[in-house]
Amino acid sequence: MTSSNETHRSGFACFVGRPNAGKSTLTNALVGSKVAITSSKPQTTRHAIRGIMNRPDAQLIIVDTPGLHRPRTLLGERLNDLVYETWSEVDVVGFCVPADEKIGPGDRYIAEELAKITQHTPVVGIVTKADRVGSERVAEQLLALQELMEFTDLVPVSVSGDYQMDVVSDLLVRQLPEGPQLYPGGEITDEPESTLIAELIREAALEGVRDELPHSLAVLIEEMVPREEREDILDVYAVIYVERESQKAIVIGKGGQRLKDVGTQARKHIQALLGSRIHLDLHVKVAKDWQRDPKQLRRLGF
Ligand SMILES: Nc1nc2c(ncn2[C@@H]2O[C@H](COP(=O)(O)OP(=O)(O)OP(=O)(O)O)[C@@H](O)[C@H]2O)c(=O)[nH]1
Repeated sequence: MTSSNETHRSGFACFVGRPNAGKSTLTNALVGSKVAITSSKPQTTRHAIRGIMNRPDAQLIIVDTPGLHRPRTLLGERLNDLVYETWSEVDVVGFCVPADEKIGPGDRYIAEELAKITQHTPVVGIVTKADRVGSERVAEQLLALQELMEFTDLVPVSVSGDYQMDVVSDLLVRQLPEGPQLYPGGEITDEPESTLIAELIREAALEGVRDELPHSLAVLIEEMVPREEREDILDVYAVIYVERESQKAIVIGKGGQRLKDVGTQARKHIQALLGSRIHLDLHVKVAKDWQRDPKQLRRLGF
């Protein structure tokens, strides 16, 4: 490989792929710090959170998009718009397909949409979770992926197996234009803290409720203020919005125990993020059909 030490590249990348394809995990591993929210449950990443990978020869700003899906509600449409917008803005797209799941209609749908919108954006085909299967299956998956659309490169990778991470990084960097660092070295995300905090609360609130709620839950940070006379404590006031009374009961749990656990879990993660003590004031409110109401969507940050 030829590389000139004088050349510095910088630009934007995003990963696409069906829910659970390993996009957030790959982003976090490349960036080296947990900025996007990962979860074993699909579709937890809603906001475009940028993580920044810094190398001596390049700066890659990774935009984490929500999963693309056939829109059924206004929220679904907004999420998809966000995805298209992101695709047209980045320098390179990484299309992730897990090695241990057959390529299906979901992947084909993404490939079709991608082909429409990113005529001039290079797409790298990435087979994720390579550690979960044998090398033969990985090869098969690479071949199947190749059938979907035009890729600039194809590569298998495993984050947990620390396999080919450098190669993925190189293939993405290669597509960036020459240029200086766009963000100062230390910064890893330019999302406002309140967005990250809301995401952490949402993640905690989703834990353990399986498939019941994912799309019916939104979190709004109403206020974050240092406590009077105790500046080392930050008071965070947040509301978890659900669509129906029945969902409210699920989130709160018997005798309020579940909500208490959610609070404890979220507080732990928020304190780790901010590096300071917080008091979390959590409420659950019903906002009827918030996913279909433009006014409510705006208020909740969509
Ligand atoms: N064994 C193995 N598991 C992985 C690897 N990468 C990701 N996973 C797991 O796959 C699951 C999904 O990963 P995520 O990174 O959350 O997937 P995602 O594509 O961001 O999912 P959404 O946010 O729902 O779109 C998680 O349980 C990860 O721990 C890998 O390289 N090897």
